[in-house]
Amino acid sequence: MKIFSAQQIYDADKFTIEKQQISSDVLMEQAATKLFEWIHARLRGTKVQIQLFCGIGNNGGDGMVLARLLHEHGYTIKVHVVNYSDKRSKDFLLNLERLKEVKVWPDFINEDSDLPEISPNDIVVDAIFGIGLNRPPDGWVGNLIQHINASQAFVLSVDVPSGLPMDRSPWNPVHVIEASYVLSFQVPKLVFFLPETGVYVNEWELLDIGLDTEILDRTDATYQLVGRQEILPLYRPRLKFSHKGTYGHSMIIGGSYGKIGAVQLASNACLTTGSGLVTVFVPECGYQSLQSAIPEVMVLTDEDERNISKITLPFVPDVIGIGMGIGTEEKTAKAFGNLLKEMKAPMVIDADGLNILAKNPKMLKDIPKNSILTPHPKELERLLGKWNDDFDKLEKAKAFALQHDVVLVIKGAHTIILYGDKGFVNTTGNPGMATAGSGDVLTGMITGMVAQGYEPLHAAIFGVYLHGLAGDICASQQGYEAVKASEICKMIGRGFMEILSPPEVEDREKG
Ligand SMILES: NC(=O)C1=CN([C@@H]2O[C@H](COP(=O)(O)OP(=O)(O)OC[C@H]3O[C@@H](n4cnc5c(N)ncnc54)[C@H](OP(=O)(O)O)[C@@H]3O)[C@@H](O)[C@H]2O)[C@H](O)CC1
Ligand SMILES: [K+]
Repeated sequence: MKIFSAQQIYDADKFTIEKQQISSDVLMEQAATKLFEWIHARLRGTKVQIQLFCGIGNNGGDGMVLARLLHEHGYTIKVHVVNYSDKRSKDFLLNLERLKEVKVWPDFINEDSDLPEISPNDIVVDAIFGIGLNRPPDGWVGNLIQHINASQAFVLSVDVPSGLPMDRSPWNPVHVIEASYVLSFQVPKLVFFLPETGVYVNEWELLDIGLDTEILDRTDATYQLVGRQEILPLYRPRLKFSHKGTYGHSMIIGGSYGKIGAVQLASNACLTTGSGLVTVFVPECGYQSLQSAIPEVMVLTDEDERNISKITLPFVPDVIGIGMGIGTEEKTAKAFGNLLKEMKAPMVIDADGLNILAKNPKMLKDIPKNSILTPHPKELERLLGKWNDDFDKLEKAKAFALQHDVVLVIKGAHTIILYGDKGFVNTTGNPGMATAGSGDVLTGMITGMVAQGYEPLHAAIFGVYLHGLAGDICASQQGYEAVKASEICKMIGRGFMEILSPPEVEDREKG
């Protein structure tokens, strides 16, 4: 699903109004009716007080229409206009009048007003600012936002949490609504998925407000949200007349004394994801444990007992996954550097492999084209240097991926895969997966997908989705805390099955 910028949303708005020959207030009515229907379906007339805080632009206009619809259906409401500017929008004014016509009189909150009382049992509708926010809210508006956040009431934000800009981090982190739920119009917004801004969005859901499908289809979005719909077409079915050679020979290189488990997890995941053959290359000390832990995996060893010091490959693997538990010793870095020069096929590079690259930037030019790098935020910072905010991070990361012709997988609550000038935002996974070895499993999985012939970008997108899904299945069975990397690995098969035939009620794309 495409993620639009604010400008693209305004363009789609304008196009819809012109093509469907409707006036803008009709579109607003449509949007707010969807809001009302959502609320009404859940509350069914419950006698709870709903306090609506409405700005003076179109986000506030949506709030005005919603207030009228709630009033007409017998709900107890209080409407506050947050009077932060004299530049009231046309459709806000129109709907303010319509609200008065049904005898609802909003109170106007200005700089000098007392803050209204909000009970924890109230429902707050937040329609102060939408996607039009373009500068810091005034101090008094920020205070009102803090007051709402402190109320403990359920806060339902219209379109976006007020105070959250669409293209940067907030100016003041406490002057943003902490939404319990966001009902967002038509398309997801990138800020919902980034660590600094996603924290204001507890849960979100999209409402189809009827923007014209022609413009939605033809708009080229930089970022896409990846759900099952996007994953299914990438799947490469196993063929009846195939053999293990059809699905590639992967090589997993890593480990050092005390960190052989990382290689075990990665190679097991690689195999479980479907790689035809898997050979690992580890320091001598890893031989026994690997041979006895995973009989399906072949083991080659370095001449060094404790660290990788010289990588010699008796065959040319289809893909190499490298870096887990490998350490950053000089001899290891040198062996890795030589391998980079030798290999033509894409590699999947993780953990200390990335740290070695960060310490030796000259090696970057030797990374085989289309390789996949899987940094967590700290490793990414070592590669890119510091960034100002999440948006700056994405720009720097995109430039890095373009410059080195690699697929960059930025791991996080919503892992983002960057390639060329495009980004893919993952929707699966859960906090239980922040656990030792989870990244090793991912590296093995992506390696296994490349081995089977998935293009590197597709291998990364699919692998990340499947990894999150396997983790979600684990968490649904035993809770977040007990999720372990080896358990994620065990659920890879179930993950595939869920992608191919989903459970009846599917809501994985919700926040
Ligand atoms: N297609 C859709 O998705 C539809 C969305 N709708 C709703 O419309 C809003 C966007 O409405 P808009 O009027 O453009 O913007 P806001 O309501 O967010 O803000 C109103 C104006 O406030 C000014 N502004 C910006 N920042 C500040 C600030 N910090 N302090 C004071 N004022 C500020 C700005 O105007 P300026 O000219 O002063 O810069 C804003 O324009 C969208 O989110 C949806 O809720 C439609 O209802 C239906 C279609
Ligand atoms: K809002």
